[in-house]
Amino acid sequence: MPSTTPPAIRAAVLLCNLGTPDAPTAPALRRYLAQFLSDPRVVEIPPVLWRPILHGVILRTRPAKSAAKYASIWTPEGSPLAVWTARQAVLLRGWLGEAGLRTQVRHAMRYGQPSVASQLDALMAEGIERVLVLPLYPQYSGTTTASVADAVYAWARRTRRLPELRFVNGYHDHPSYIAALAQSVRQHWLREGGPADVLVMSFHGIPERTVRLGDPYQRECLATAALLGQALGLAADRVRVTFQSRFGKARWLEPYTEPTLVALAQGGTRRVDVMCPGFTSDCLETLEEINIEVRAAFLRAGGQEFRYVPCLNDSPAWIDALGAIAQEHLGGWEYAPQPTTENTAP
Ligand SMILES: C=CC1=C(C)c2cc3[nH]c(cc4nc(cc5[nH]c(cc1n2)c(C)c5CCC(=O)O)C(CCC(=O)O)=C4C)c(C)c3C=C
Ligand SMILES: [Fe+2]
Ligand SMILES: [Fe+2]
Repeated sequence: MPSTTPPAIRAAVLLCNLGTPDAPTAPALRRYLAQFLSDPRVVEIPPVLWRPILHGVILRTRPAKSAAKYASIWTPEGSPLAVWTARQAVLLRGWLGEAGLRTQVRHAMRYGQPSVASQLDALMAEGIERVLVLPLYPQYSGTTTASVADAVYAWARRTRRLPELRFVNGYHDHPSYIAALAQSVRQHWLREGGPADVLVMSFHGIPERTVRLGDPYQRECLATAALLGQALGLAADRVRVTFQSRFGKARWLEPYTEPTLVALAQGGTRRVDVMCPGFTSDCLETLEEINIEVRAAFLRAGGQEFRYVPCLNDSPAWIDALGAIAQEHLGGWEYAPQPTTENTAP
């Protein structure tokens, strides 16, 4: 009698996102921001100078202000970033299963919960031997992508029996990611009755100095924007690429999002479509900063219609893209059940 038991699942995808506070409260924000802003990948200031500023100033004032912002976008299920990321992991597992790849999928957060270490421990307990780390950042940056790798390596340093590891560094120009973005804009245009005067693509900023030191992030954001503009058939004067979420006093990547939208309104642009292609899930930075604060600034400056395009979230085209990207990197690892004369015999 041939055996029909499928082989055990031995490979996994670990989807990694930034992380988010556990609650929209000042104490939860203080814990989250303390971990996030102590990461030397994120703040490249020598710790002897930075620690007194972080603990003496920022963690005394910012948590309450940020908590109020989080409260304005919190859902009954929790922080949007956490909800979308968990859902993407479930859907990706289903996608890989349907593609015949017997692969576990878990998600982890670089800051907060579930931590990268706890999810790697859980995968080891499940008997996983090979892990593909897939950060949910399409554009590579040392501040985000490399920081995920740091967390994996920190776990590895204190772990006796390691899995085989692979990392996805980015996919800013992957055709399936660009197609998912283009489809989200076309669906938005269908809902809205056509394109606005200008499409603004707002990416999270990073310090200019980080780019000068060799970070490819800005170049990759601009490449994503160019490919998306082409996919949508938009002339260059109908698109603006901007950078948001400046933190601190240093110069960050320009042009900044809010002043650009104010200038557009003042210059007579009445209707804008605004999207955030570098964010794969809606989160504080998209739902509050863009869709509440920047919207208000545009309308105050005389703009008539501010039309926000939701992030990729759980859209089928995005899950297809994640599946295609994972599949390409899983090559040879997936333990797909191979039909053999033994297990296909009647
Ligand atoms: C999409 C890529 C991101 C890059 C690059 C990035 C760099 C970066 N961020 C900060 C500071 C903050 N970012 C904050 C929130 C936040 N950042 C990203 C993504 C990137 N950050 C996301 C998805 C979010 C939202 C998280 C959520 O819970 O919804 C915050 C916290 C919020 C606040 O208090 O305002 C800070 C602070 C720096 C300094 C940086 C690069 C140097
Ligand atoms: Fe950020
Ligand atoms: Fe922000």
